[in-house]
Amino acid sequence: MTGTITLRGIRKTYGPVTALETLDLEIRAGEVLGLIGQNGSGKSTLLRILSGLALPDRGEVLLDGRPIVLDSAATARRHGIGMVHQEQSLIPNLSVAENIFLDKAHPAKRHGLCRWSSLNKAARAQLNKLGVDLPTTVPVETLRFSERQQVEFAKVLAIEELVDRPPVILLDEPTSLLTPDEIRALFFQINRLRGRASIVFVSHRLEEVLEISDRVVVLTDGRKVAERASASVDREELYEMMVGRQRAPAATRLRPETRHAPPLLQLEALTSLPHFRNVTFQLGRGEILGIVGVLGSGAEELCRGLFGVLRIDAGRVRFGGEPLKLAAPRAAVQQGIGYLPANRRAEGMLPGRSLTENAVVTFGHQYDWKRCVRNKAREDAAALQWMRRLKVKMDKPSAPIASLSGGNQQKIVLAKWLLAHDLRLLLLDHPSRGLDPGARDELFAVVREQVEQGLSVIFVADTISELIELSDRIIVMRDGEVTAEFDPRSGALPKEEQIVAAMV
Ligand SMILES: Nc1ncnc2c1ncn2[C@@H]1O[C@H](COP(=O)(O)OP(=O)(O)OP(=O)(O)O)[C@@H](O)[C@H]1O
Repeated sequence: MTGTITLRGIRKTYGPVTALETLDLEIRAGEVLGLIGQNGSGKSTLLRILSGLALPDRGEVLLDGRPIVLDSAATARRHGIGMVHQEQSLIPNLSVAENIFLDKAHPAKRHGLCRWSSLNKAARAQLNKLGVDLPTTVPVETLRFSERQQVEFAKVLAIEELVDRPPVILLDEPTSLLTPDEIRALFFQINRLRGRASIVFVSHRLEEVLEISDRVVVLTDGRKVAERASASVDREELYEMMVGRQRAPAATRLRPETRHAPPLLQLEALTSLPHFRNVTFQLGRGEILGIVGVLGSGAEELCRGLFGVLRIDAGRVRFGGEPLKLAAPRAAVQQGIGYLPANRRAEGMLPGRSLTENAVVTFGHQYDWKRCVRNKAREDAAALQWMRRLKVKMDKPSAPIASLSGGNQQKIVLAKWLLAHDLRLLLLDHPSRGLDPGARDELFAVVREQVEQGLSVIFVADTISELIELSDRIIVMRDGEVTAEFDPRSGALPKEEQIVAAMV
C-alpha cells in the first residue's frame, strides 16, 4: 500500500534546546502508531513538523520514498496529513458542517451560491466514516467536548478526499478530557479507520496506547530509544523504557486503621448554583480526600468554589475552626489555600514570564533589607529547589515558561503552590493531566510527603485507579450533589466497580 511517511535524520532545536535529534521514524500506511515519551521528549515537536507547523533544522520527510517539504498546515493537508488538535481549532459559532469544510473547497458552492442541503449531506458523509451521528446544522459551541472532538476528527478525515492514498491523522493526547465511555467511542472510531488511514496516537496513558496501537515508539530527549509491536510489550516494560527505571508498586492509602484527624475544613450544605448544592463534608488535617464524578458532576466546580472563584449562594464553611467567607482567590491564598486548576495553561500561569517568576508568585519577593534590594538569588534558589525535585526539563530558570513542553509547564504551576508560605489546603483539579507516568508518580510522592507534614488535600482524579492510589477517603459527586462516600475507616475498602456505579 502506498502512503508511507518516513522521517530521516530529523533535528529540531529551539535556541540552545534540542527538541529532536537525528530522528528516524516510519509511519506505515494504514497502521496505528503509538508515540510515547517523558514530558519534554519531543512528541509535540514531532507532530508540529508532520503537520507543517514547524520546519526541521536538518533531515528530510519522505512520502513513499520521495522527499516532501511540509512548510504549512495547508501543504501538509495537500499531502494527506492532518492533526486533531487537543485544544480544539473549531469556530464556535459556525455549524458542524461549516467547520468540517472550513479549510477545504466548499463541496456545495456552485455559481457563487451555497447549497446548504448539499453541504450538510457532505458533512454527514464525513461523520459517517467515523460512525458518528451528530446534527450537522447546529453551532459547534452547543456540543459537548467529546462531540466537538468528533467534529474535529471528521474535519481532518475530510482530507481523504484530497489524496488517493490513506491519510495520516495525528492525535495529540485525544483521551485526556474524555470519560471512559467516550474513550471507548473514540477507540471504536479509530478501529473503524484502521487499515484505511495511518494514525499517530500520542498519549501518556500507557494502557490505552497498548490497546489501540499496532506499534509503539518511545522518545527520550528527542531520540527514538525503542520501537516495539504492541503485542510484544506490556505496560511495565513501556514504563521502564520511558522513565528509565522500574515502577515501584503503587500502595493505596485507603486503610481501615487510618485514624480520624482533627478537621481543617468543614462544609455544611455548601451551594453554588447551578454547579453544586448541599455539599457537606469534613476534611481532616493531613488527609487526602479524593472526589470523583463524570463531567458536570460539580467536583471541579467545588474546587473553584473553595478557592473563591465561583459565587457561593448558600451554606457554611469553617476553616481551622473559624468561619470562612469564600470571597475571592486572594483571600483564599491569604488563608493558606492553593488551587491547581485543570486548565493550567489558561488559568495557572503567567505566559510571558520566566519559570522562576511563575514559581515564586506565591512565595513573594525576597528582599535584602541591609542593601535595600530585591534578593533575586534567594528567590531563584527556592524556585530551583522545587524545579529540580519535580525534574522540570528546561534550559535555564530565566527561560520563559511558554518555552517549556506542556507537562513541564504544569510542574511549574505545581511548584508555585509548593513554594507558598503556610499552605494548609491544596485543591488539585486533575493534577496528573498531561504528565508522563514517571512525573505523575513523582507528583504523587511529593503530595504524600507534604501531607505527612500536615497539608490537607482535595483531589479531583483523572482515573479511578489514580483516585484509589492517592486518597485516604473518597466521595462521589453526581449532578452537583454528593451521592456516595467511601470511608475505609468504617469497614470495607471500596472497589472500582462500586465507585463507577455511584458515579453514573
Ligand atoms: N517554542 C519553543 N521554544 C523553546 N523551546 C521549545 C519550544 N517548543 C518546544 N521546546 C522544547 O523542546 C523540547 C521538546 O518539547 P515538546 O513540547 O516537543 O515535548 P513533549 O514530548 O511534547 O512534552 P509533553 O509531554 O510535556 O507535552 C522541550 O525541552 C521544550 O522545552
